[in-house]
Amino acid sequence: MKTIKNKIYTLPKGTYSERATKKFLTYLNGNFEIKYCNSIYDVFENVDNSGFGVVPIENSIEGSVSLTQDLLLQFREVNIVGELAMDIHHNLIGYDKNKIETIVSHPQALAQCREYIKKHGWSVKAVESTSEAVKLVAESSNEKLGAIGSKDSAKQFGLKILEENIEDYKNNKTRFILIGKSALSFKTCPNRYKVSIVFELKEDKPGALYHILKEFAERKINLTRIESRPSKKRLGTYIFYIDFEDPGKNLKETLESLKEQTTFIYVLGRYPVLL
Ligand SMILES: O=C(O)C(=O)C[C@]1(C(=O)O)C=C[C@@H](O)C=C1
Repeated sequence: MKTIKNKIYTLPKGTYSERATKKFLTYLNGNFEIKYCNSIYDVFENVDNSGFGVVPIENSIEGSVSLTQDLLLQFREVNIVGELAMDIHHNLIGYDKNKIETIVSHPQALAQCREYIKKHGWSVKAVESTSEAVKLVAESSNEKLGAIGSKDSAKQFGLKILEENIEDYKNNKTRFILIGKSALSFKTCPNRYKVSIVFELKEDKPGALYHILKEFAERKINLTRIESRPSKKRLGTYIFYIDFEDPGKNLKETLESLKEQTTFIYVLGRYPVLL
């Protein structure tokens, strides 16, 4: 009998997102086949058709991955179904450190190594993922190029690791989310759940955001993140993303209390936080 495999989309082989995907799989029941996409946008587009996906959402040095934030709103049927954080250690990859003039990588990785790059006076070039950067450097055979990426990607494309742990701050971590349109079954029952919402305030008036936050404070609900993004309608207008610890049976009533003060409010997911 043929076993049915669920598809799980992520960034290319050798990316940190691929490693996060493999870590998610250790928690999941069922059969999965990893499918590789060139960009975060492609992951969302595929998941909007079927299957699941893994994308980065926030980094401890550089903050939000704004594209992921925006796509969670754009693809309204795609929800967050799980989350995990992973240590990120970047490597300088290429031929000869002394000959490098330009560094290629994903914008998040370039930003996490900004000081290091500046110290060496290198110029930068952004590509869709760290493994695409390593591939580009390998295929160019150009000693003036260096890439920032994972050890796996250096191995995959047969390049040397010229220096390890080049991130500007130790303790560099990225949070990844598992996305999908349906629920998943976890091997063990996770004990911590979070909820993510996005909303737009009805009125731009003193205390508008305060009144939203008050609803959480009065119910003793712990917020874990608050972020604003441009509404894209007009300069100076924003939408807000809030993550909070799942209040269990109080969730419905908490969300109800916010409805009156917002033009829209969507739940992006109620999901387990995996270790
Ligand atoms: O390009 C990769 O390797 C990715 O998985 C993307 C990504 C990101 O966008 O944050 C993932 C983790 C690191 O923070 C750097 C890059």
